[in-house]
Amino acid sequence: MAHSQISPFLDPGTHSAPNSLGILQLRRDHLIPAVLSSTSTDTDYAEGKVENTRFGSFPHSTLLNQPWGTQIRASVVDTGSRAKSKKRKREGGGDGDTETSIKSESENNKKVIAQAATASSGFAHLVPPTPETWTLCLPHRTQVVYTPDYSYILQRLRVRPGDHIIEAGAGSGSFTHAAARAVFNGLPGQDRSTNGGEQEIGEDGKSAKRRHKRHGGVYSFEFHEPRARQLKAELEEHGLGSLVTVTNRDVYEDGFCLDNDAEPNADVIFLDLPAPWLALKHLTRSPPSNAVLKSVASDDMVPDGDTSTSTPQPSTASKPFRSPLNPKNAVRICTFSPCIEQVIKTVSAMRSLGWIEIGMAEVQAKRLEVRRERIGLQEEGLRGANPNAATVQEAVQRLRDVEGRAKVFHGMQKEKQEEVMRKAEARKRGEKLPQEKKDGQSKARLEGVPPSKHDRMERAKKDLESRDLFKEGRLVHRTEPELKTHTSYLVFALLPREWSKSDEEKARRKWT
Ligand SMILES: C[S@@+](CC[C@H](N)C(=O)[O-])C[C@H]1O[C@@H](n2cnc3c(N)ncnc32)[C@H](O)[C@@H]1O
Repeated sequence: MAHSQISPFLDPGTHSAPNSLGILQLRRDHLIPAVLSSTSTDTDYAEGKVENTRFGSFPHSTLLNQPWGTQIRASVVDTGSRAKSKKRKREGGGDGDTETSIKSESENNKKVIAQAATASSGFAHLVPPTPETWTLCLPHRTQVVYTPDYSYILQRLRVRPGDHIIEAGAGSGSFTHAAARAVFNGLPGQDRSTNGGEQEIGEDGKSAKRRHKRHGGVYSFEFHEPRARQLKAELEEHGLGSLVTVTNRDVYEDGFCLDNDAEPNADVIFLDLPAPWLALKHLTRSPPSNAVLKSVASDDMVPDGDTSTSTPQPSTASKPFRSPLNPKNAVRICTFSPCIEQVIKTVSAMRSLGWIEIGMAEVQAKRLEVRRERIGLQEEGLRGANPNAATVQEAVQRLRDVEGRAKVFHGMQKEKQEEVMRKAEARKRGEKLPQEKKDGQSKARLEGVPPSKHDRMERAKKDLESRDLFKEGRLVHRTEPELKTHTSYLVFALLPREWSKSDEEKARRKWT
């Protein structure tokens, strides 16, 4: 995606656009991401690029330039030509066929994308990409931070547009996308006014000089090289490349300062690491003393929460000290841990390093389903309702009906048996049998008998025509059992800005 184009995560516009991410929503929690392209012939389908799902096939040509939220009907795609083209490729593999294969390749490039025909069934909704939808469909490279957690984390950290966030490890980039949206306040060089209308008042209260707007930024660190590379590519594709700086780095060892001008200058920190306490020594305003360093570097209980990477050991080599924190602001931190042992270790390291207001929270999100519940015998045979008796009266009446019908049935059975025996005896005696009365008697007997199940269901269907189902039933709420998340103990803390002698002096001059 070109840098000049704003990311669909920040401003999706009203319609889906070419070369931009769109999300196909098949069911509430089943989403498929796709970078939409109407012209790509790099596909075996005559219809161009196609998303194949269990609810049908969706050529990109049917997804492009659609208002977000549109219900898109599935298409019949030409799988025949796909098979043929595959066969051609297979056959063209040998040396003798090189010429044919080059020819078919150039023909392929010139291929005109066929118009898609609507299928008789199947549909999906086209929704814009957001951090929330992306979290539900991103390619998982690690465990990810889910929406209930990151929404809580970002609000507790008071993340605002213009803030700088340090994030480690970046993993699959779930938190990264949410953080990028939270800090976004325009891209450098693309603001209507470069100074953002802000003014800085001089110390004497008179001189006022304009300053440049501080743009928000996310500084993501990831130890695993392929994950870092993949995340970088993904962010570029999503138009977030200029907002997020991804660095492949072991933060326990090398900290958070960058070599170029893009210093984090962080206001907010989020650590999702197997041993967050080992990174804390790099998040100070001045170099920690040796005694403190020794106490926080202990890794005697490094947990095996992340088995995909071995936990790097802290280095003892001394480097010139640089702080990645914003010296002008108090800095807020959150660490994400799956077990309480990690929390204990992190909290004690925070205490040693001067963090204050330390606290822990556990997010136990539940999703509530709110619906109308219809219960009663009148619901028999209808969809979306509970057809059991709603009251004792209904239950007793149903029992009476069942017993009443059983009594009549057994009476009729007995009569039939007696009739058969009478006939057999008459035959033995050689008597002439009287003409049979067909069903007349039994029909007469059934009159006044409670209705059968079939009759009741027919009546319920008929009654349905005059019922307002949306208003009926009790309004109830239930917690849904499955919510994508995992145990998360969140430790929050605050590091006040440093108060130097000169600050004290300034304050004295100003206020006395
Ligand atoms: C649970 S994942 C993070 C998931 C991420 N927060 C998300 O929402 O997708 C933890 C990541 O930390 C990385 N990691 C582990 N040790 C690290 C270190 N010393 N420096 C940087 N990253 C590290 C791992 O490679 C892994 O990708």
